[in-house]
Amino acid sequence: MDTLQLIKNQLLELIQGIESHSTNQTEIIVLTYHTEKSFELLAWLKAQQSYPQFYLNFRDKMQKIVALGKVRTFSSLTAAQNFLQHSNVPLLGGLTFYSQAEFFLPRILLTEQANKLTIQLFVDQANSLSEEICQLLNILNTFTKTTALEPINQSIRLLGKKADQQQWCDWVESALVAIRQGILSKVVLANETLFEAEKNLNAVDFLAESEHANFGCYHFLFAEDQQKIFVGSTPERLYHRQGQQLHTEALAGTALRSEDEHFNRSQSDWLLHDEKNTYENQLVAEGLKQSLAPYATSIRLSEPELKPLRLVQHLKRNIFVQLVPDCRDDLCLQTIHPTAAVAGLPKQSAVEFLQKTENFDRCHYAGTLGIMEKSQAEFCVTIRCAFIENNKIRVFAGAGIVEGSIPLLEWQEIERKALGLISLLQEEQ
Ligand SMILES: C=C(O[C@H]1C=CC=C(C(=O)O)[C@@H]1O)C(=O)O
Ligand SMILES: [Mg+2]
Repeated sequence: MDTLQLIKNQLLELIQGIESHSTNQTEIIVLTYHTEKSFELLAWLKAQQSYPQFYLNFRDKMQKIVALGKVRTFSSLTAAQNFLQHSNVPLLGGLTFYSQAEFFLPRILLTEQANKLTIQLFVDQANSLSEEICQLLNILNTFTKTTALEPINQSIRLLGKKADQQQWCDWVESALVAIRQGILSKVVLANETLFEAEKNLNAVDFLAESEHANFGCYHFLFAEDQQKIFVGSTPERLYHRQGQQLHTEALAGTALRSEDEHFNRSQSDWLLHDEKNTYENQLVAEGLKQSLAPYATSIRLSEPELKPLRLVQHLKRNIFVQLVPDCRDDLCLQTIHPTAAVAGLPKQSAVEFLQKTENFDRCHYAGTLGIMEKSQAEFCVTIRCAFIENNKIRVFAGAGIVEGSIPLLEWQEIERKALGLISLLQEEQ
């Protein structure tokens, strides 16, 4: 018998014994099974049919999670947090750029940590047990299946950009006017670019390829259904919280990076000392410090360091925060998101400027996705991302506009950032 079938049998046994777990106190029953890692999570995900689907490969630890189905959904942060206060389960999801909350408790969660795999099944005692078991069995139908990952060597054609170079540079000019008038000190303008592939693109294959090429990133996939799949490989952490210790970062300021080490070093030297880029980064660090100050007993900022990626490099400062005892994730998310790395400063004025200037819906671009539990949480910032809809791919990229920004250079910066994903496909000229 193959390993997946063996695991499935163990899960079915757990489900059979579910009655012994049900109590009047706990709202959610969690059935947990531990095993060795024996299959590729992405190949498994590719074969699954249940939605929503969620995948997150963490940047700084050997951990990946994949989840299917939903037991509960929360469209408000407060409701999600209240639920966590009395349930010892994780919630997945996050916020869109404009802070719409989308959290859910999945039906099944697989956590791979080093070479161990933990499988959790969730059952809601508020519903009929037979109906819940039915849902679980449904999801487990395809549990033993994996589909081999395939290369995505397809060619794509540019269909259009929401703003062409001229229009986008005009947006930057108007941002610079608002900056000179003192209305803003920074705003992060973005663009959306639409491509068409020859045939339907498989989002999991696309992500697998990005995971392979785009080192130093969180890799994520979030699909509410099979039509519209949000994927990306982001270098940016929103925060990691362990108890009351929170670790966030200011990631902003960009230079080029290539395969030429000599060129990379000269770009690094330039970036570390460039006035506009260090200021761009400093504003993000200041924004984070200001927003967290009311909820922190201490905040420590590290010196700027480089964050090298495949095609670009950034300035990054680590920020270590000790939170006051009653500060929870709903408050952390509300306060931190959207940071000045994706919105601007002052936050509210920057968000309003973007709302009236950009001619597309940011949706999950520059939002946040992650996992939160009562004891810990980790969220990434969803940049370097795309929506995949059949054979269409919509890519998003933005750049921080500050005093000293040159519109054409900022345009080149967003085009380069979009290449992180787009260069995985062959663009027809
Ligand atoms: C907003 C994006 O990048 C942010 C993160 C790192 C560097 C940035 C910059 O230098 O402008 C941006 O603040 C994006 O990639 O869409
Ligand atoms: Mg920049």
